[in-house]
Amino acid sequence: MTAPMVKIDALSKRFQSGGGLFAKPRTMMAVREVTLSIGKGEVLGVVGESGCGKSTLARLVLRLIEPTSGRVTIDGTDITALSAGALRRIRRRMAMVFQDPYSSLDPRYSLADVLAEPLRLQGEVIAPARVDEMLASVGLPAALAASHPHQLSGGQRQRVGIARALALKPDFVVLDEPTASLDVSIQAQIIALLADLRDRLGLTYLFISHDLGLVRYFCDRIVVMYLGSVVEVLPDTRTAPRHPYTRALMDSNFAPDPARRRVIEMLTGEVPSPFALPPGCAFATRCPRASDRCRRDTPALGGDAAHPVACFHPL
Ligand SMILES: Nc1ncnc2c1ncn2[C@@H]1O[C@H](COP(=O)(O)OP(=O)(O)OP(=O)(O)O)[C@@H](O)[C@H]1O
Repeated sequence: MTAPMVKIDALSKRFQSGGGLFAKPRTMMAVREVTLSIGKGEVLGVVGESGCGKSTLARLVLRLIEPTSGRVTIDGTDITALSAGALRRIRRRMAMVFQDPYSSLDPRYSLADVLAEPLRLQGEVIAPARVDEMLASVGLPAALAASHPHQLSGGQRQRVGIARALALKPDFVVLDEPTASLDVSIQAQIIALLADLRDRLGLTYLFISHDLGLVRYFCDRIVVMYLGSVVEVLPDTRTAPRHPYTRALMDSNFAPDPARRRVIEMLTGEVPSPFALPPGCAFATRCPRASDRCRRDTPALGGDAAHPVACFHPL
């Protein structure tokens, strides 16, 4: 890894839900004590099943939501401690691309307006040539500037979402499932565009996905999350997993036999409720290797610093 650009230190987020006159609110840790670094120019992937806390982590890293505890530093600046004004200034350096380009683009505005908005909010005057340049940077013709989001295909809309995210020339971009709502062939084009933009603009990415195959294709290192915690960090895309959960994710992704692709559902045991995690390892209820110790003690992320794993019985 190159020198860290983003440092995430023991970051946690607790959510409360329900509660009323007679019921106590329930609390859960969507992100639990996550510590990670992202090197300059790196593509760090975060993978895990739905509800494991990927999007919450993404939002915390950009301080779109406030952490319950922990810190995020960008090039040495602790963004969790910044005032609103200072945060606004540093936000220019950070951007987010969302899963659903349709809901993140206002249908009432033309693409020229949609693309100019982030600049206008910063008090900048935008020449039409700048909009053409932004469209060209994501492979779209200038002729589309007057179109509205509903006139575009899903892939074109995501290209606009990317151009808009890059409007203020950020150097750190969080990609939250940017291709999840697209067909496979379009997915490949968007990933190629993101790779090209990274090379051309020297971007650093945090790439969130539930698809380990895609993450292995696109990312330099891979963080695997389970129920709010990091259970393994793969140092590259070739290294074999050591956590039984990562192994199961990988088997389900790459098995040529469709029956084996369902291995995640076929893991015996239930996913515990995030509101009532059992003691010990959260994966123990589904893990083929679980022992009494796993049901009693919580394994810390540790071992090899370049390839840490949170497991008492790693592969
Ligand atoms: N604002 C909120 N209030 C209460 N609970 C929340 C809130 N946002 C997320 N959660 C809960 O936190 C947990 C993690 O959610 P999160 O969206 O981060 O997971 P995810 O891995 O991104 O899942 P998905 O891929 O389905 O989006 C889930 O159990 C979710 O229900």
